Amino acid sequence: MSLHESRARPVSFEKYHGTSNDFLVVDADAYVPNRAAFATAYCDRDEGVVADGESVEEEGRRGADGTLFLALEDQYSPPRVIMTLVQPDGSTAAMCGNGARVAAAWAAERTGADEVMVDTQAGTRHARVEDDGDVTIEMGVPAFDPKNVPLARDAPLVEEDVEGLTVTAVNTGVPHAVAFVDDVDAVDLDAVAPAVRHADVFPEGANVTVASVEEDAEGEVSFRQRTYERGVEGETQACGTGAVALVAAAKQLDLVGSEARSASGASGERSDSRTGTKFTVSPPGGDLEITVPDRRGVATLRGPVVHEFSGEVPRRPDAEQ
Ligand SMILES: N[C@H](CCC[C@H](N)C(=O)O)C(=O)O
Repeated sequence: MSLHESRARPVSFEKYHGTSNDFLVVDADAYVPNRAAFATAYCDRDEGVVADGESVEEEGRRGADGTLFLALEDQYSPPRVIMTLVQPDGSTAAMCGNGARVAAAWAAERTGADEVMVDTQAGTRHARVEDDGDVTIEMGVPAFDPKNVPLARDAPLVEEDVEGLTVTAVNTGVPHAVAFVDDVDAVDLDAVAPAVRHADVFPEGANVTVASVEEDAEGEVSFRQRTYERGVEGETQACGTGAVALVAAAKQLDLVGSEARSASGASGERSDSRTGTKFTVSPPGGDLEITVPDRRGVATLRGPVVHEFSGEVPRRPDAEQ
């Protein structure tokens, strides 16, 4: 095949979602001359890709929350996959929890492995495909220090007013401003989040996550979550880094107690100071399971991954092919 022919051929993509945080997946081997233009065009909610009605029964949502360019390195054991998330605004995010779960499922599907190392710009993350098909990914140690969030000041930002919202700043691979509220549904996120997302205290911007703490009759704590994402510049149906961020912030603010205390309490069976208590976090798109240990060990994120459909698009969005 001539170079000209290879350039003219369309690019194959797979559409996946993790708790309705949805992504186009493109093999990094494919020649995509301008990844930002590709993601901007095909992730667009009005004009982007959509299932053609033949491959899936019902037409799903058009567009996506981002494009994952994935490079598989299957000569290693476990196999590795290098993940680059290009967002609808053309920016690249260092990490994405649900995207990393999708990347691991994609690599596992191709190799038959049930463990995958996902290389992200925030570090290498170990992922495991569980027996029920869920994917668990390690999420590193949440950082509150100003240098790592990052913050444009020398002190951590804990329960302080930023543009009308009381937030705690934490980095879980990407920066989040977490606000605890009584009822996440009562928040007009599109109205309040943009000013926080662009506040001067966040030199690289921030994702804005609102969370509410729920407690059932047995005293078991869970969370509801809504996140306004940088790069999407809108609310997504789920956000993995946000789910970890809110649990880390809840622990920092002592809203859930430490494992040392809860180990003998109601949720004793689910507790361990090295692995951390398992918390269910419910964004609009489904349920995620999060652990954030008090000491040693890293946070984890677990949830389902769904392959929606496959398709082909012109490699240059503005070109007819
Ligand atoms: N949805 C992703 C987060 C993408 C990060 C991005 N919106 C940014 O920080 O720019 C997640 O599941 O963690």
